[in-house]
Amino acid sequence: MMENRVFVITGAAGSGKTTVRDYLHDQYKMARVITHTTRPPRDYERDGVDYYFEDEHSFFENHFLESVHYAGQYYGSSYEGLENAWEKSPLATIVLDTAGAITYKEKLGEKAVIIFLQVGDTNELQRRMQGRGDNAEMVAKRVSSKEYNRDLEMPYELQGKAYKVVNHDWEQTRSQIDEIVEKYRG
Ligand SMILES: Nc1ncnc2c1ncn2[C@@H]1O[C@H](COP(=O)(O)OP(=O)(O)OP(=O)(O)O)[C@@H](O)[C@H]1O
Ligand SMILES: Nc1nc2c(ncn2[C@@H]2O[C@H](COP(=O)(O)O)[C@@H](O)[C@H]2O)c(=O)[nH]1
Repeated sequence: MMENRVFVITGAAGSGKTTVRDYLHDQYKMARVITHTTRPPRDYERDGVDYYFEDEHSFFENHFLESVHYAGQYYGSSYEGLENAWEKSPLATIVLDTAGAITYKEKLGEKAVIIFLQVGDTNELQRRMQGRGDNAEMVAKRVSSKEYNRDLEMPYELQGKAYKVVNHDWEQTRSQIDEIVEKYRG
Protein backbone atom coordinates (compact mmCIF):
# COMPACT_ATOMS: atom_id res chain seq x y z
CA MET A 1 0.00 0.00 0.00
CA MET A 2 1.18 3.51 -0.83
CA GLU A 3 2.05 5.64 2.22
CA ASN A 4 0.23 8.93 2.75
CA ARG A 5 2.27 11.90 1.46
CA VAL A 6 1.56 15.54 0.81
CA PHE A 7 3.47 17.25 -1.99
CA VAL A 8 4.00 20.83 -0.79
CA ILE A 9 4.61 23.23 -3.68
CA THR A 10 6.31 26.41 -2.52
CA GLY A 11 8.17 29.42 -3.95
CA ALA A 12 7.52 33.06 -4.79
CA ALA A 13 4.21 34.37 -6.08
CA GLY A 14 4.03 33.73 -9.83
CA SER A 15 6.69 31.00 -9.77
CA GLY A 16 4.22 28.37 -11.03
CA LYS A 17 3.06 26.64 -7.83
CA THR A 18 -0.60 26.42 -8.86
CA THR A 19 0.41 25.21 -12.34
CA VAL A 20 2.48 22.38 -10.79
CA ARG A 21 -0.26 21.57 -8.26
CA ASP A 22 -2.81 21.25 -11.08
CA TYR A 23 -0.41 19.11 -13.11
CA LEU A 24 0.00 16.74 -10.12
CA HIS A 25 -3.78 16.55 -9.84
CA ASP A 26 -4.38 15.94 -13.57
CA GLN A 27 -1.45 13.61 -14.24
CA TYR A 28 -1.25 11.65 -10.96
CA LYS A 29 -4.78 12.13 -9.57
CA MET A 30 -3.34 13.73 -6.42
CA ALA A 31 -6.05 15.23 -4.22
CA ARG A 32 -5.73 19.00 -3.86
CA VAL A 33 -5.79 20.46 -0.34
CA ILE A 34 -7.83 23.67 -0.50
CA THR A 35 -6.59 26.38 1.85
CA HIS A 36 -8.32 29.40 3.40
CA THR A 37 -7.66 33.08 2.78
CA THR A 38 -9.00 36.56 3.50
CA ARG A 39 -7.66 37.74 0.10
CA PRO A 40 -10.43 38.73 -2.35
CA PRO A 41 -10.90 36.24 -5.21
CA ARG A 42 -9.31 36.90 -8.61
CA ASP A 43 -11.80 37.01 -11.52
CA TYR A 44 -11.29 33.35 -12.42
CA GLU A 45 -11.19 31.96 -8.87
CA ARG A 46 -14.07 30.07 -7.27
CA ASP A 47 -14.87 29.56 -3.60
CA GLY A 48 -14.24 25.97 -2.48
CA VAL A 49 -12.19 25.23 -5.61
CA ASP A 50 -9.26 27.67 -5.55
CA TYR A 51 -9.60 28.69 -1.89
CA TYR A 52 -12.15 28.93 0.85
CA PHE A 53 -12.59 32.70 0.78
CA GLU A 54 -13.14 34.05 4.29
CA ASP A 55 -13.59 37.33 6.10
CA GLU A 56 -11.43 38.34 9.05
CA HIS A 57 -13.96 36.83 11.46
CA SER A 58 -14.74 33.49 9.78
CA PHE A 59 -11.04 32.86 9.02
CA PHE A 60 -10.24 32.45 12.71
CA GLU A 61 -13.01 29.90 13.27
CA ASN A 62 -10.95 27.24 11.46
CA HIS A 63 -8.69 24.67 13.12
CA PHE A 64 -5.38 25.36 11.41
CA LEU A 65 -2.31 23.18 11.07
CA GLU A 66 -0.53 26.45 10.21
CA SER A 67 -1.46 29.97 9.17
CA VAL A 68 0.45 33.02 7.94
CA HIS A 69 0.08 36.68 7.17
CA TYR A 70 1.29 37.20 3.57
CA ALA A 71 1.35 40.58 1.78
CA GLY A 72 -1.36 41.96 4.05
CA GLN A 73 -3.76 38.96 3.97
CA TYR A 74 -4.27 35.84 6.10
CA TYR A 75 -3.82 32.33 4.71
CA GLY A 76 -4.20 29.03 6.53
CA SER A 77 -4.42 25.28 5.98
CA SER A 78 -6.47 22.99 8.18
CA TYR A 79 -5.93 19.46 9.50
CA GLU A 80 -9.39 18.59 8.16
CA GLY A 81 -8.42 19.68 4.65
CA LEU A 82 -5.39 17.39 4.69
CA GLU A 83 -7.31 14.43 6.16
CA ASN A 84 -10.09 14.92 3.57
CA ALA A 85 -7.52 14.89 0.78
CA TRP A 86 -5.87 11.71 2.13
CA GLU A 87 -9.27 10.03 2.26
CA LYS A 88 -9.50 10.57 -1.49
CA SER A 89 -5.93 9.60 -2.35
CA PRO A 90 -2.70 8.66 -0.49
CA LEU A 91 -0.87 11.32 -2.52
CA ALA A 92 -2.14 14.85 -1.89
CA THR A 93 -0.81 18.24 -2.93
CA ILE A 94 -0.93 21.75 -1.44
CA VAL A 95 0.40 25.21 -2.35
CA LEU A 96 2.05 27.13 0.51
CA ASP A 97 4.43 30.03 1.09
CA THR A 98 7.87 29.02 2.40
CA ALA A 99 6.90 29.67 6.05
CA GLY A 100 4.05 27.17 5.66
CA ALA A 101 6.36 24.68 3.91
CA ILE A 102 8.80 24.85 6.85
CA THR A 103 5.97 24.16 9.31
CA TYR A 104 4.74 21.20 7.23
CA LYS A 105 8.24 19.69 7.21
CA GLU A 106 8.58 20.19 10.97
CA LYS A 107 5.15 18.76 11.78
CA LEU A 108 4.82 15.99 9.18
CA GLY A 109 8.44 14.93 8.57
CA GLU A 110 8.75 12.38 5.73
CA LYS A 111 5.06 12.62 4.92
CA ALA A 112 5.72 16.13 3.54
CA VAL A 113 7.59 16.18 0.20
CA ILE A 114 8.64 19.78 -0.41
CA ILE A 115 9.20 21.16 -3.93
CA PHE A 116 10.62 24.69 -4.06
CA LEU A 117 10.07 26.46 -7.40
CA GLN A 118 12.39 29.20 -8.54
CA VAL A 119 12.29 31.67 -11.43
CA GLY A 120 15.55 33.61 -11.37
CA ASP A 121 14.35 36.64 -13.33
CA THR A 122 12.02 38.82 -11.22
CA ASN A 123 10.81 40.71 -14.32
CA GLU A 124 9.63 37.38 -15.73
CA LEU A 125 7.76 36.68 -12.48
CA GLN A 126 5.94 40.00 -12.79
CA ARG A 127 5.17 39.32 -16.46
CA ARG A 128 3.65 35.96 -15.48
CA MET A 129 1.47 37.54 -12.79
CA GLN A 130 0.27 40.21 -15.21
CA GLY A 131 -0.19 37.57 -17.91
CA ARG A 132 -2.66 35.64 -15.76
CA GLY A 133 -4.67 38.83 -15.28
CA ASP A 134 -3.56 40.21 -11.87
CA ASN A 135 -4.15 43.93 -11.73
CA ALA A 136 -1.10 46.19 -11.74
CA GLU A 137 -1.80 47.54 -8.26
CA MET A 138 -1.97 44.03 -6.76
CA VAL A 139 1.26 43.03 -8.50
CA ALA A 140 3.04 46.15 -7.22
CA LYS A 141 1.84 45.48 -3.66
CA ARG A 142 2.88 41.85 -3.91
CA VAL A 143 6.40 42.47 -5.23
CA SER A 144 7.10 45.08 -2.56
CA SER A 145 6.06 42.74 0.28
CA LYS A 146 8.71 41.19 2.51
CA GLU A 147 7.11 37.74 2.10
CA TYR A 148 7.39 37.78 -1.73
CA ASN A 149 11.04 38.85 -1.52
CA ARG A 150 11.80 36.26 1.17
CA ASP A 151 10.33 33.47 -1.03
CA LEU A 152 12.57 34.20 -4.04
CA GLU A 153 15.29 31.97 -2.53
CA MET A 154 15.02 28.62 -0.77
CA PRO A 155 15.09 29.31 2.99
CA TYR A 156 17.89 27.91 5.11
CA GLU A 157 15.44 25.67 7.03
CA LEU A 158 14.48 23.81 3.82
CA GLN A 159 17.98 23.30 2.47
CA GLY A 160 18.75 19.60 2.16
CA LYS A 161 15.07 18.85 2.91
CA ALA A 162 13.40 20.15 -0.27
CA TYR A 163 13.69 19.55 -4.00
CA LYS A 164 14.52 22.68 -5.99
CA VAL A 165 13.07 23.00 -9.49
CA VAL A 166 13.88 25.99 -11.71
CA ASN A 167 10.66 26.72 -13.60
CA HIS A 168 11.82 28.38 -16.80
CA ASP A 169 10.89 25.94 -19.53
CA TRP A 170 7.66 24.09 -18.68
CA GLU A 171 8.65 20.83 -20.44
CA GLN A 172 11.83 20.64 -18.34
CA THR A 173 9.91 21.45 -15.18
CA ARG A 174 7.38 18.74 -15.94
CA SER A 175 10.05 16.13 -16.47
CA GLN A 176 11.78 17.03 -13.18
CA ILE A 177 8.46 16.87 -11.36
CA ASP A 178 7.82 13.42 -12.91
CA GLU A 179 11.20 12.19 -11.65
CA ILE A 180 10.44 13.35 -8.11
CA VAL A 181 6.95 11.83 -8.06
CA GLU A 182 8.22 8.46 -9.31
CA LYS A 183 10.30 8.12 -6.12
CA TYR A 184 7.11 8.06 -4.04
CA ARG A 185 4.79 5.92 -6.15
CA GLY A 186 4.69 2.32 -4.92
N1 LIG B 1 7.32 27.45 -17.16
C1 LIG B 1 6.44 28.45 -17.38
N2 LIG B 1 6.64 29.28 -18.43
C2 LIG B 1 5.78 30.31 -18.69
N3 LIG B 1 4.67 30.58 -17.94
C3 LIG B 1 4.44 29.79 -16.87
C4 LIG B 1 5.30 28.69 -16.54
N4 LIG B 1 4.81 28.09 -15.44
C5 LIG B 1 3.69 28.77 -15.09
N5 LIG B 1 3.46 29.79 -15.96
C6 LIG B 1 2.38 30.79 -15.94
O1 LIG B 1 2.74 31.79 -14.98
C7 LIG B 1 1.57 32.30 -14.32
C8 LIG B 1 1.77 32.16 -12.81
O2 LIG B 1 1.73 30.78 -12.49
P1 LIG B 1 0.93 30.24 -11.22
O3 LIG B 1 -0.40 30.93 -11.10
O4 LIG B 1 0.95 28.77 -11.28
O5 LIG B 1 1.92 30.79 -10.06
P2 LIG B 1 1.81 30.70 -8.47
O6 LIG B 1 3.16 30.42 -7.96
O7 LIG B 1 0.71 29.75 -8.09
O8 LIG B 1 1.38 32.18 -8.10
P3 LIG B 1 0.65 32.76 -6.77
O9 LIG B 1 1.39 32.31 -5.59
O10 LIG B 1 0.75 34.25 -6.95
O11 LIG B 1 -0.79 32.30 -6.82
C9 LIG B 1 0.38 31.52 -14.87
O12 LIG B 1 -0.25 32.29 -15.89
C10 LIG B 1 1.02 30.26 -15.47
O13 LIG B 1 0.27 29.74 -16.54
N1 LIG C 1 1.45 29.16 4.63
C1 LIG C 1 0.43 29.19 3.77
N2 LIG C 1 0.59 29.79 2.56
C2 LIG C 1 -0.46 29.75 1.72
C3 LIG C 1 -1.68 29.13 2.04
N3 LIG C 1 -2.52 29.28 0.97
C4 LIG C 1 -1.82 29.95 0.03
N4 LIG C 1 -0.58 30.23 0.48
C5 LIG C 1 0.50 31.00 -0.17
O1 LIG C 1 0.24 32.37 -0.02
C6 LIG C 1 0.91 33.09 -1.07
C7 LIG C 1 -0.04 34.04 -1.74
O2 LIG C 1 -1.04 33.32 -2.44
P1 LIG C 1 -1.92 34.02 -3.58
O3 LIG C 1 -2.89 32.97 -4.05
O4 LIG C 1 -2.60 35.20 -2.95
O5 LIG C 1 -0.98 34.46 -4.66
C8 LIG C 1 1.44 32.06 -2.02
O6 LIG C 1 2.82 31.87 -1.73
C9 LIG C 1 0.66 30.84 -1.65
O7 LIG C 1 1.40 29.68 -1.93
C10 LIG C 1 -1.81 28.53 3.32
O8 LIG C 1 -2.85 27.99 3.70
N5 LIG C 1 -0.74 28.59 4.14
